[in-house]
Amino acid sequence: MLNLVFVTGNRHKVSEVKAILGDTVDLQAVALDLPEIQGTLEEITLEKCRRAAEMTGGPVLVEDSALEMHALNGLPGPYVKAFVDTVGNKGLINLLVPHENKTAEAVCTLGYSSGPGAEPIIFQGKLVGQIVPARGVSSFGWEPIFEFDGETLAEMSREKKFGLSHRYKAVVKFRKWLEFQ
Ligand SMILES: O=c1[nH]c(=O)c2ncn([C@@H]3O[C@H](COP(=O)(O)OP(=O)(O)OP(=O)(O)O)[C@@H](O)[C@H]3O)c2[nH]1
Ligand SMILES: [Mg+2]
Repeated sequence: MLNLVFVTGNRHKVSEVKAILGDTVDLQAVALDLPEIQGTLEEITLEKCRRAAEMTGGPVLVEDSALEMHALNGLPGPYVKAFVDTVGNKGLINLLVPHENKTAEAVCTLGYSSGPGAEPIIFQGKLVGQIVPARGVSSFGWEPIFEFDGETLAEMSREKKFGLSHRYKAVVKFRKWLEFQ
């Protein structure tokens, strides 16, 4: 079984990735907030992954999550964490007040590297939904304001979210790729 270190400062990501990977991988989490450059989703994840491989010396997984509002041409994108931490979900909703189009996509960009010096490989998953007034209780980012198929991510059972999320779609691509290694 592959031993893999998941470097992330976010415990919610760890539970979700562990649930999706199941026992196909021995996943150990290292709680570190890696520096994040400005750039495309791929560039940010590649750099996080290179850094994580150098720090741990072995096979690593990292991810970066973005929230792209269609009416804002993709903003706040990878900078969504700064919005959650400063103006909160209410502030995110307010960005869309002047716009009729409330659609947004959650994007998970996952990076895997077999070790220091090995160029990371990227796997991406997307979930298109609507930004709505908060419903449901969750301490994970923007879950209460992201609605998919009539439910916000905060209202959904964990099993349901873990089976349809942007992260699920990225991790499944990674799991399939692993099968052929
Ligand atoms: O409602 C949510 N459902 C999700 O599925 C989800 N995934 C990420 N996020 C939030 O979006 C920002 C991403 O920033 P981010 O990718 O840099 O994450 P992070 O800094 O927390 O961890 P990491 O970078 O150490 O891995 C952070 O505010 C996360 O809390 C989510 N919110
Ligand atoms: Mg981060």
